[in-house]
Amino acid sequence: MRWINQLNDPELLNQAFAIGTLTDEIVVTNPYNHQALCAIDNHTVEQVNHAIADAKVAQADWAKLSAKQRANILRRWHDLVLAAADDLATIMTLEQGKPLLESTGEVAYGASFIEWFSEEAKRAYGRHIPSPASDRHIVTLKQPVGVTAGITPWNFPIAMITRKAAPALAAGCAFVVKPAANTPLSALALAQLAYRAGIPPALMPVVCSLDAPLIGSVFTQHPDIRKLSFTGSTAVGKQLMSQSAAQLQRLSLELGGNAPFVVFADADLNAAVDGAIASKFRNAGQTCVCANRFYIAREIHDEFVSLFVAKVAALTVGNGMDSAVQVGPLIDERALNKVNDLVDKAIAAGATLVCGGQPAPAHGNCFLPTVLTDVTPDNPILKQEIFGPVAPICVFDSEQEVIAQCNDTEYGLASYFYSRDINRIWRVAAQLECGMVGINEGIISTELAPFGGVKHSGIGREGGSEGLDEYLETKYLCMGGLD
Ligand SMILES: NC(=O)c1ccc[n+]([C@@H]2O[C@H](COP(=O)([O-])OP(=O)(O)OC[C@H]3O[C@@H](n4cnc5c(N)ncnc54)[C@H](O)[C@@H]3O)[C@@H](O)[C@H]2O)c1
Ligand SMILES: O=C[C@H](O)CS(=O)(=O)O
Repeated sequence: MRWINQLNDPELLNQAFAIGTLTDEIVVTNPYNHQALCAIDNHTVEQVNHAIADAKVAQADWAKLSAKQRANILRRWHDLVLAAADDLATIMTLEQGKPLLESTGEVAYGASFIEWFSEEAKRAYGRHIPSPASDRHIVTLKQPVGVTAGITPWNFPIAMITRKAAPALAAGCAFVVKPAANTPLSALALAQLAYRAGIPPALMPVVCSLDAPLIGSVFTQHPDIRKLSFTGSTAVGKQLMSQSAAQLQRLSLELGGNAPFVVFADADLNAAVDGAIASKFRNAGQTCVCANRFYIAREIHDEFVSLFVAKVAALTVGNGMDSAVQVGPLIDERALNKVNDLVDKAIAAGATLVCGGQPAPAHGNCFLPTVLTDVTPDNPILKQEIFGPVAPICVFDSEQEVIAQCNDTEYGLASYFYSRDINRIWRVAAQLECGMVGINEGIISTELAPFGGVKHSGIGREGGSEGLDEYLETKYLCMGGLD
């Protein structure tokens, strides 16, 4: 707990306790060395139901504010988040593991959604539709959905909350959020800043629980929760979608990915290598839009592998609190063992290990950045989300062959390809079955653009102008009886 007192603003974590202080608690640990950081309340169903009831009351008042009043409060929240960036980054690296530089980047990325939707709040436009008859007017209103709920993952503990909370609050909704039990501290600190900005605590409560399925059941069965926004694995997303049918809730599902990264022979090779490194090893490969499988044109395969491996082997692995570290730990031992198992199975299926391939002996829960070549289309590692610093490389001969391989997956979140042929760029981008395409870019996420996928990668979009509509209902008014 001493580390909390070393923060610039220890009050950000006024809901954290010394381990063993609470009767029923969640112990938050550092994924790098498994050291216990602090304890927080493990909320009960009764507490969650009270939070939803209070949110319903708060939402009625919040929706009465003008869009501009809500926008001003969101702007204040944004400013407070940026002012607390150092503390928020420290908290994130300690509980999630990502390098401090990445945590600092995520704080800014998360804040950008608050800024964006503080502006979009004022653009929830209805329409005045040309009437079919002179005795009536036809208009539409945009109104808030009401009380909404969010369930978020551990890999982006701030941005995955603000990407939901900001549009929800901008639209006039309440937002009850359950963060992952691995990373609740970022959520609690973020909420503390929201309350300081003027967002009523009852409007955006953070519910923390070790029993995620139970909270999911409460959220999906509750008649006052009119929308659920989930970010996480496809398996859980499907389960929640099924559960939510009982209340016919609005849904946003941001799920798993299996992003192909294609380098055509006409690509800028150095740019492609840099983009591949950025996309693959961000957050130690634990992002839904990481390049998950690489397809390199045969003509340039050996040169690409040589340049890529040289950079991979030079990546520094270790404790995210060390400013020199580029690849931090995986979230827990289960994740480390899963990645290790995926690599072993890929090699057993014929892949060649070029570098890495095992946990980093001197660094806790880290896995060495790994490159596999001679990966054939039937290799099991291509069929699932690796969620680790492992780059399986395949070779291809034709454009149609590689597009077919890119699309040969149940997922459809992000895809990437490098080419300098403008005709090929438009041809390939149109044929890829996914929600987002990086063309000569390895990092594409921004608050300005709609983020989301197709097929088993989810439903709906977050960010962009589309993001606000997820929290609005459209009401049609027919005003008749006019002269
Ligand atoms: N598409 C996106 O924007 C996006 C972003 C981040 C992560 N993800 C995906 O999330 C996965 C990794 O994150 P994760 O391990 O936290 O996923 P996860 O599905 O295990 O957990 C996500 C959240 O759901 C909760 N949860 C788990 N089981 C639940 C259940 N039965 N009912 C209700 N809630 C439940 C967890 O506590 C957590 O808060 C990967 O598949 C990744 O691709 C997708
Ligand atoms: O992992 C999932 C996140 O949505 C990735 S990003 O931060 O939005 O690129």
